[in-house]
Amino acid sequence: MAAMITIDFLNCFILIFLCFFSLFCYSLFFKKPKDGFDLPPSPPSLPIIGHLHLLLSVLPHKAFQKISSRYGPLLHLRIFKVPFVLASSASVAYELLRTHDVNVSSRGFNTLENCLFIGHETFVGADFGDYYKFMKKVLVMNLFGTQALERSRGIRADELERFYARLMDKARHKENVEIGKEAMVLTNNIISKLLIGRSCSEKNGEAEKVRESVTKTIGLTKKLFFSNMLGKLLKKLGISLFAKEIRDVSNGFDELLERLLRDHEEKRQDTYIMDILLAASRDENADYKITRNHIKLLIVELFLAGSDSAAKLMQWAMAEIIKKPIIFERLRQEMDSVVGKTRLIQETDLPRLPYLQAVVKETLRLHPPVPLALRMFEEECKVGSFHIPEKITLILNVYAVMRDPNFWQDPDEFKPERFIASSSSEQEEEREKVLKFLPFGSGRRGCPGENLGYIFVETEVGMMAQCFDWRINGDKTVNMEETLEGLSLTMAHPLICTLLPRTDPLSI
Ligand code: HEM
Repeated sequence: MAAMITIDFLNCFILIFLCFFSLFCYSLFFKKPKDGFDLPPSPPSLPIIGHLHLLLSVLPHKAFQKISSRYGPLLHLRIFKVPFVLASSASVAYELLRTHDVNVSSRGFNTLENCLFIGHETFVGADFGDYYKFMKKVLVMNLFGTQALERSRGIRADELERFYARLMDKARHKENVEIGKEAMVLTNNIISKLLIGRSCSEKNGEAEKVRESVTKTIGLTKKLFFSNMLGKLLKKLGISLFAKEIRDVSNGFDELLERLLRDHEEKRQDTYIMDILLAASRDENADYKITRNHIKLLIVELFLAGSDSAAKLMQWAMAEIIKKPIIFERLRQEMDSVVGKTRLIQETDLPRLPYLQAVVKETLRLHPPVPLALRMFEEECKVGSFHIPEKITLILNVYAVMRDPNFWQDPDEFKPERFIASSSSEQEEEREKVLKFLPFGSGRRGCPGENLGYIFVETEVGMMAQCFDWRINGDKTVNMEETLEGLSLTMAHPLICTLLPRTDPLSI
């Protein structure tokens, strides 16, 4: 009996000791921050690599969506030892991009030596400081603002006609049309004309080289993201991840840009973005002294950001409407009644084409070309009831927010009507303190090309629906499977069609 009591006492003692020891370890390793709030929840992770497997999955935006629907809209994850925050709901998006907009107005990209695409010197990666503000002002005045868009309308109208003529030629010769590729030629030509005053030449392979470099660079964005996240960790180990691959593509762009800069320096015009930037770099009284390198970086970024997203979106939009003849027919009726059959759609028609606008918005909701927006928390803060440490990367899962069943009825269905019913949706969102439609991000670092993006896609989709009948090749079905090219949402199976002219407004 005495022995039993001793053993029980010993067990109790060990148990109590273990409890205290665990508490000690917990407080040592999971210390609450000084404001007394916890970090956001962290779902179970794998030893050593943490949550790396989620990012390495074929569709990380979906892997993140799944984990958020299980563990909550604000999560604390890690790749190896490097932590990041994942946000996935409309109300968290509102809190981040409204209440904490200034604090998340930088992306925290590290610089990769001799590389054109990443780092503080780029516009997309610049901290929200003097350089960024100066460039943004130049871009709004000369490219993105309402007046600049009006001035460049003629360039886009010409390119729309050339696009129409190319499609008509293919239709007459009964050739296959790969919509994504054709759209890329179009957006690339427009961006090129806006930036340097001419399309890249098809004759000497220059245009193909630019399109190839754009596609390769977009394909590299996931690798750029990794080298950025793991930069410091890998540097300590002497590893430079993907550096050669990234530099090879960067060098290809560099050669082309050097040539262009020399041409424009000789001509000294002040018409196109490249000339305006060169003039700003010479201006002794400018608010910020930009360098030749800044100009190169910005031109590459605008090529990348401008041509790829809009081209991908056009492909998704056409896939959705070809798949649903009722929607296609309703769109065509609207086009016929507003535009008619004797001319091509013009940008000034767009305000009178609400169904076309709704089709494009619904495409953006279901297939956002940029499904994950990347930011960084500059300072520590409190989001909801959670503590967020300083200098931590934020991934905003735009894809998950726009398919959230708490805010969207039938979230996975393509229903353009939803955007017609709620015309004042922005005000509603403001009242409800949610941001549920954010394909262009939002706040200070939201996409500055939003209006241009809408114009591209609405005019082109409108023209394609108005002027041609579309037939799917192969087994006659549209395959909507997704894939990611880098971090850009793409159709896994390119949409290839044959087309029949329906009207010929330009009498070609
Ligand atoms: C349909 C087309 C487009 C979509 C869906 C799109 C989407 C986005 C998204 C989600 C971001 C990140 C926003 C954030 O962090 O909150 C972004 C940034 C950006 N986009 Fe777009 N975009 C499109 C078209 C364009 C066009 C046509 C241009 C320029 C010609 C452009 C230039 C940029 C630039 C420069 C940034 C970086 C802004 C910054 O860091 O402040 N985008 N875009």
